[in-house]
Amino acid sequence: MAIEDTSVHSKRTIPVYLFAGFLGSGKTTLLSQVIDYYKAAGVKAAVIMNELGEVNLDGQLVDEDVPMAEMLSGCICCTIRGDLSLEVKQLIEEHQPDVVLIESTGAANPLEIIDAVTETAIYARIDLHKVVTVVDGPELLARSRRGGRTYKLMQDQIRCATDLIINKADLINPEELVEIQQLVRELNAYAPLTVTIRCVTDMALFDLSQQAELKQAQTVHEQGHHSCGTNCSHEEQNHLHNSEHDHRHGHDCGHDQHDHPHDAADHSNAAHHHSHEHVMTLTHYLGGPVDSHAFEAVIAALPQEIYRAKGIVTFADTNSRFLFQYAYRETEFTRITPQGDVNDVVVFIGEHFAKDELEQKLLQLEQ
Ligand SMILES: Nc1nc2c(ncn2[C@@H]2O[C@H](COP(=O)(O)OP(=O)(O)OP(=O)(O)O)[C@@H](O)[C@H]2O)c(=O)[nH]1
Repeated sequence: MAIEDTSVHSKRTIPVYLFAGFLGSGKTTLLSQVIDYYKAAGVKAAVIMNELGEVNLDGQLVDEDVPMAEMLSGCICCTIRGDLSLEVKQLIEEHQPDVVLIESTGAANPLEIIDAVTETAIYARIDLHKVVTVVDGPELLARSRRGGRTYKLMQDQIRCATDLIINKADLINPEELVEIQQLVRELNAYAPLTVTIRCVTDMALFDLSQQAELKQAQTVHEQGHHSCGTNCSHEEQNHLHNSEHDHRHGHDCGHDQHDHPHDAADHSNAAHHHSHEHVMTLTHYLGGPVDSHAFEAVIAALPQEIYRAKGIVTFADTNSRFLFQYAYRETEFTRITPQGDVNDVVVFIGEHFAKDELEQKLLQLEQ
């Protein structure tokens, strides 16, 4: 893989890859593979992980020697958006990475993050290279049949991608796959599309020698040849370099279609209606080891409003610690030895669920 001049003080621009996609779609699964790929190629990657909850559990899956900034308890597309520039700048100054990988929360509005990332270019010499959206195939299909705000958010994430991955192909039959591909193509006809199981894909997508690609795509857009995909980042980059510019979301991407002018300073939370305001989280620290059967029973009984949960738990009956993952009724436990001082904690993400009820059940586990 060809890399540009990597001397610390060179005026090189650091490429940024943004990983988008709804909660539980497979972003971290992809990120881990990309990190391994860069490691094998001798490329220094730095990672920014954003979690809605108070703890970064996905970070446990990233090697300790990979420079990483955690942005917790908020979303970089809105509530903690202002911190992103600082984090990117610090990460670059401290570690001089060859590439920065940003994993957004699954509930993030892609256009807002693209905007935030490109704003960062004011403070650090970066270039948003690609927006890779991981689509949860079965979940997209299910949501397309019932509509709603989450489906709209998933659509936005697909529209704004420069590259698309339809993941979880193991959970769909061939007819469903055709339907999913059609759905995705109707939303974004241009981004290269790959179908994967566990995000196993050709890593050429992350080859840094292809850095010019996004810019080329933007030029194509400038010439009026396509309507979305890289359009989003393109518009935002123009926006970034001209804060006086009266920027209108005349296209379909992004947040709740409040087609209003705004400049770089006009990003207060109050001024925006985000498409994931309906998403809520519960972070619960466990007081100690819990019984594995009782814990699994709580997870099995989760209401359908909770579509994602994750955590680190110690089971009294096995005396081991596990990273636990739950996405759309599928649960996985991976035995781990956590890095650093890590609490036993579980995070639940969903829409309008009864927090108190769930908290009571979790407290009972600790008795
Ligand atoms: N069956 C199946 N499960 C998968 C696949 N890819 C990932 N998973 C599982 O789906 C769950 C969520 O995967 P993650 O990579 O953590 O998803 P994410 O998008 O980072 O999730 P958030 O951090 O919540 O946004 C994990 O339990 C994965 O092991 C797949 O192709 N098929």
